[in-house]
Amino acid sequence: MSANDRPLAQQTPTYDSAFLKACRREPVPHTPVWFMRQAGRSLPEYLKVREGIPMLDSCMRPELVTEITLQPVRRHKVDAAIYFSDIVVPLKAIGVDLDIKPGVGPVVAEPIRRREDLERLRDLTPDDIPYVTEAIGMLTGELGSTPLIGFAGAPFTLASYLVEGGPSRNHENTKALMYGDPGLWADLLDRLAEITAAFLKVQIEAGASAVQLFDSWVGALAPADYRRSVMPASSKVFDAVASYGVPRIHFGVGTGELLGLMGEAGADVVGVDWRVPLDEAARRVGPGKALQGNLDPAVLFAPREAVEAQTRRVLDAAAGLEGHVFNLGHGVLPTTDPDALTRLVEYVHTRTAR
Ligand SMILES: Cc1c2[nH]c(c1CCC(=O)O)Cc1[nH]c(c(CCC(=O)O)c1C)Cc1[nH]c(c(CCC(=O)O)c1C)Cc1[nH]c(c(C)c1CCC(=O)O)C2
Repeated sequence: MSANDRPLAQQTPTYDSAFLKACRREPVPHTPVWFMRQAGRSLPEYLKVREGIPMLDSCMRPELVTEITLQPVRRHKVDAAIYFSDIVVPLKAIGVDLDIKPGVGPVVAEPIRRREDLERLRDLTPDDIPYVTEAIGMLTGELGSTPLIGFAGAPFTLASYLVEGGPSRNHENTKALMYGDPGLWADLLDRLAEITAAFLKVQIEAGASAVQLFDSWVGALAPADYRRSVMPASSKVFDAVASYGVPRIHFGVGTGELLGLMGEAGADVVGVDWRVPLDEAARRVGPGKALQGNLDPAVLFAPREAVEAQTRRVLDAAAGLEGHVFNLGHGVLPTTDPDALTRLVEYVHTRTAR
């Protein structure tokens, strides 16, 4: 079938990209590569354009967002761009009093712990985030056949920031609410699912070719608790965007015991951290889903030969998979040498060229 005979949805310039093919588990010319947190502090050109501009302000300036999103694509020749924003942007957009503190992360002025606090979580509408639509419009024009990944924080990870009031090692207040007031917890996660779904829809309608739902901290939960207290909300997000037909990626850290459930929640692609080899991850996730991952981001601090050896380990474990998107097992660490990332992209492309 020639490109012009295809349904309209398949005539987008990104449809035949290696990244989207791998997400759809189709044969690829080479294993596609992108990096979580590829835009950001590892790049001198990022530090330069961000100088003096607070993180959340930078997310609301379409020209700046476009420039920062394109920087790693230009420099590293990655196979996909990820929209420059943050998981707390939709919460800020509906009026939650929060900020991103450098070196700390999101900090919420008044944590959400009681039923009346839910009133602060109103619906998100496209009018709340005109800068997202504008930036993605600019980006898809510039990116051509390179896909743009939209993203959002998953309900559990957002809830953890809201309930704790900031980053947390043990999520004690979050778990106290989850176990102590299951009704309020379910309502909180459901609210966050609605907001998250609305945020993803805006990105897809503006032109994002795929979406990733970051449940970064959900690895803190046992499978039974995930299934009962988190999965319904995450499924609601995935179901809400299913009809667009764009690949849905689901990622968390320390989620070895949850990989099957995270796929079941409604993902097309399951992200894996570095703790579980991809062949084992594939057994846990089961058939019908692609995998993304999973080089330990700290490996990039080792000499080139060691990086290549560890990369081969990832690629060998992925050899039998139907769909593999190469990525790190978590975000690029801020002090990573950007040249090591550029070399890694080239190495994966060369090594997997078919
Ligand atoms: C948990 C989480 C957050 N934000 C995000 C997650 C999920 C991904 C993950 O698990 O790492 C997601 C995120 N945040 C950012 C992106 C940009 C796109 C990309 O990946 O290139 C993405 C995908 C920009 C950012 N978000 C943030 C930065 C750093 C702030 C800066 O450059 O001034 C960037 C580039 C701030 C942020 N925001 C958050 C944290 C923990 C931090 C780091 C705090 C710090 O160490 O300073 C919350």
